[in-house]
Amino acid sequence: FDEIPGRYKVRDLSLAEAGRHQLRLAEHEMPGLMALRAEYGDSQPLAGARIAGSLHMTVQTAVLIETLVALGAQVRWASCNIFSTQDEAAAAVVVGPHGTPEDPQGVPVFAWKGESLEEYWDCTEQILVWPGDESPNLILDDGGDATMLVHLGLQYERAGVVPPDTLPGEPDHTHEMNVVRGVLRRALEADPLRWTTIAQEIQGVTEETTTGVHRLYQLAESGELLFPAINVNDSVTKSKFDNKYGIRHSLPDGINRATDVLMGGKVAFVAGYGDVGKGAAEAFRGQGARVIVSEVDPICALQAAMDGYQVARIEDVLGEADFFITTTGNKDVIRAEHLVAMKDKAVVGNIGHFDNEIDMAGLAEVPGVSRTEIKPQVHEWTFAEPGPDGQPAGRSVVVLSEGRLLNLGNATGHPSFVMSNSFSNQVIGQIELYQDATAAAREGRERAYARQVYRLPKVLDEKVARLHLDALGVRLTELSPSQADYLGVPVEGPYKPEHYRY
Ligand SMILES: NC(=O)c1ccc[n+]([C@@H]2O[C@H](COP(=O)([O-])OP(=O)(O)OC[C@H]3O[C@@H](n4cnc5c(N)ncnc54)[C@H](O)[C@@H]3O)[C@@H](O)[C@H]2O)c1
Ligand SMILES: Nc1nccc2c1ncn2C[C@@H](O)[C@@H](O)C(=O)O
Repeated sequence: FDEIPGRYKVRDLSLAEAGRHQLRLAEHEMPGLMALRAEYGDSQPLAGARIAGSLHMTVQTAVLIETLVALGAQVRWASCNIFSTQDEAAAAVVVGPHGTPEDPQGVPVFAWKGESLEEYWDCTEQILVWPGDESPNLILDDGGDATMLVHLGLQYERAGVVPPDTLPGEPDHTHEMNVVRGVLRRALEADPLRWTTIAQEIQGVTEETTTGVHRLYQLAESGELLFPAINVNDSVTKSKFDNKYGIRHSLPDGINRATDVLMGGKVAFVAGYGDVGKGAAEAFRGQGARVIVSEVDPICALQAAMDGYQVARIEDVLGEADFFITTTGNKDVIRAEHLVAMKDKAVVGNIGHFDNEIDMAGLAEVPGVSRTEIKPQVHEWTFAEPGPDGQPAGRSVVVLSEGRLLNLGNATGHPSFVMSNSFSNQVIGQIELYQDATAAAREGRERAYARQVYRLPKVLDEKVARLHLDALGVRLTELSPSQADYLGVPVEGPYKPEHYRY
């Protein structure tokens, strides 16, 4: 590793030059971010912002980070997944556009591909605990781990409980939650008011993904949300693009890099037909696979059926499907009893945010099971016992990225152009929260944003779309004033009512 405690910890700074070339090419594919740098570069709307970022440390995220810095922010970054860092991107960000590996001039990053859970949570603490007496005043989150750490730390502080003692009714006595408690303990021992201080400084969080947004609404409903939150995921230009078209590109990328198993002519099972499931199913169909979908929601199930997919239960297809992919944001979707009944050499993976969609703990406890590492993030699990329906002893399944999101674990995630849409929403969201906080403080008034979860206004969503049209050669038609009157919309938009579903 290359590390200066408190400043950065990455795999190898000598990768910075290779990373810088990839960042430069990615900028060409991220017109939204580059347009925001041009629009706001002079006014520096994020001057004074101190952003703690917990989001997959990829080449695309590196361009996001350097956009936030170009708008005046100080930033510290960790990945939100132990396998999703691109080490060359992390190195390029630490070195910066004008630094060298010997004299880094960039942004503090604590991330590398293949972190342990202990290392992951240490990195997450590093972005929240700043050197000296500074604290972050914004969080940029993907999945909600950074937001959760602040909330849980404050709960322990307020209860006067120091881990490993646990809060009354504390859930999750998993290994990971015990790791989290270890981080909380160390922070509390160093400063008993650590989490109070951090929570007071933070003016808001922008949340990238469906699962993280789900956790924010739960905090808001229980009245525990400590600061305003912007739901970036549900900007139309994020979830109807990143979640769908991003997956359509990066799921096959992950499967190909991991296994090179032909998809054409095979049977692919996709659990979930939401934004991600739709992209996954289309990707498999594009490769010539026969796709079977499962759903719990009758509307999404009806959509899948009308899109021409068979909709079945996983139990119906265990002996038939060659690929099993979970996309639900739910837990316990593929369980041990499913895995032991699958075809020999079935490929199993998850593209939901967390690794609880496939019961990896249950798999490891199957009597007689053994694990072979084929290559990093590709493991063959062999069953010594015959299966429940006479499946032969010695059969195996191939599990990708240990059940963590495989498009980032076995590949490099979505391409730059689609992430430019998502991250333009992130930058706009960060500016919204920070400008509101600084204006309220300057004018001595209440903030416009309360401790609730908000979505960006449609006019900004449409702005993000506009920033990406030229690159695809789109020539937009203009409404005449009389047409606009006829539709009852402004000539310049917004063009749709809030309830419109795209
Ligand atoms: N890997 C990536 O790059 C990436 C990108 C975007 C989102 N995500 C994550 O993917 C997950 C899904 O995101 P989304 O935006 O599609 O959410 P979504 O809510 O639109 O879709 C999830 C679907 O799964 C269905 N579902 C829930 N439980 C199920 C079960 N047991 N069996 C079958 N279907 C079930 C739901 O009815 C829903 O339609 C989230 O965890 C999100 O954070 C990952
Ligand atoms: N290249 C990339 N860089 C950063 C993050 C990336 C990504 N590809 C997918 N995600 C995850 C996003 O889709 C995130 O928006 C999510 O919803 O999980």
